[in-house]
Amino acid sequence: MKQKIALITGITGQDGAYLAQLLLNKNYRVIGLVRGYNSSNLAGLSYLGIKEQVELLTCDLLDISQVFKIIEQVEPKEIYNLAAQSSVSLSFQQPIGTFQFNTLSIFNILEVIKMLNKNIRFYQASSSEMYGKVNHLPITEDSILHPLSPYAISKVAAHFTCIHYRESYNLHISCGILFNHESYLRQNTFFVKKVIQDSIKITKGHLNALKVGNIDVRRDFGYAPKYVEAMYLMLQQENPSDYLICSGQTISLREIIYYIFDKLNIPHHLCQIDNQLYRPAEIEDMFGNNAKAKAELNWDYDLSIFQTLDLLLNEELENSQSL
Ligand SMILES: C[C@H]1O[C@H](OP(=O)(O)OP(=O)(O)OC[C@H]2O[C@@H](n3cnc4c(=O)[nH]c(N)nc43)[C@H](O)[C@@H]2O)[C@@H](O)[C@@H](O)C1=O
Repeated sequence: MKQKIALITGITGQDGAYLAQLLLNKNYRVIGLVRGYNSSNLAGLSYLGIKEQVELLTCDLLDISQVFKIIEQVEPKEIYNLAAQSSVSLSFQQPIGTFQFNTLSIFNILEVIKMLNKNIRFYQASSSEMYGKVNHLPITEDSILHPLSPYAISKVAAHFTCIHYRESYNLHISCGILFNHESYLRQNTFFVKKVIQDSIKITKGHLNALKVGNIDVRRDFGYAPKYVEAMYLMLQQENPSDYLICSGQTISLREIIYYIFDKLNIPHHLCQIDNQLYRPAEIEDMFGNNAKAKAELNWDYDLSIFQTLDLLLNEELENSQSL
């Protein structure tokens, strides 16, 4: 049987690396698109021991001629679109660049799929941030969208672009609406990774305190290596659809900090609020209902947020000699 080919945009990010590992284990030929090569952006693939097994190609997703050439040449069966400006915080400083990249890249890929091969299956990384100003919990696939950041606005536009191409051209496009999901490979600019890494630095005497922004909000956190399984499952379904991928639980950010501090015997007063880290707008509380993904995809997820934090803390401690 011919080996299946998957193309992953954003392969050097947290989700890209774990998804590449999963697909390699399923005997796919995995081709990743990168903007450019440098050793630091390949760190996640190296950490998972798959740097030599994936094939990397450079591509500017804003240039449709490059996208066309690559898809024509690679002939993928599945495309996983994980490339994005994914920082909500940065999007307040760079709204135009965020919107431009996160929306035009989708149009370019979907136009090429429409022109070249309508049988290619496409996965889009949508985000729980799209729901923003929540008026009813838990969030379901039918909840009203009310984005609260340029990032979230770009993700809403991209999400509806996908729905438009699916409905108008009968393409196999599924959107995974992922809530916050973490792993060892998360960049340290994101909250949970920062809390764990900085807490370990405090125990080693390398940092005096943990400085954070608004920690009185609540979020639904999950474990990224399990979330990428749902992406794969979506593209194996006969019919495409959109799915919430979440743990179904909520926790305040303050609780996360104190849980990690208590594990490492750090006094709570070493958590300090820095007003500079507040965002212009913030989601107060958010958690989702993952029943559709569990029922239709047979996605199995039963980790509590505390089990996830334990996994993350242990892996960080094992790798913390260099901190
Ligand atoms: C679903 C969604 O998930 C991620 O976006 P995010 O939620 O912005 O992720 P984060 O880890 O930066 O913030 C989580 C929360 O933590 C608060 N917070 C407080 N103090 C600090 C702080 O010091 N640093 C950071 N980064 N956050 C802080 C911050 O204000 C926010 O309420 C991306 O994957 C995104 O692509 C995506 O789609």
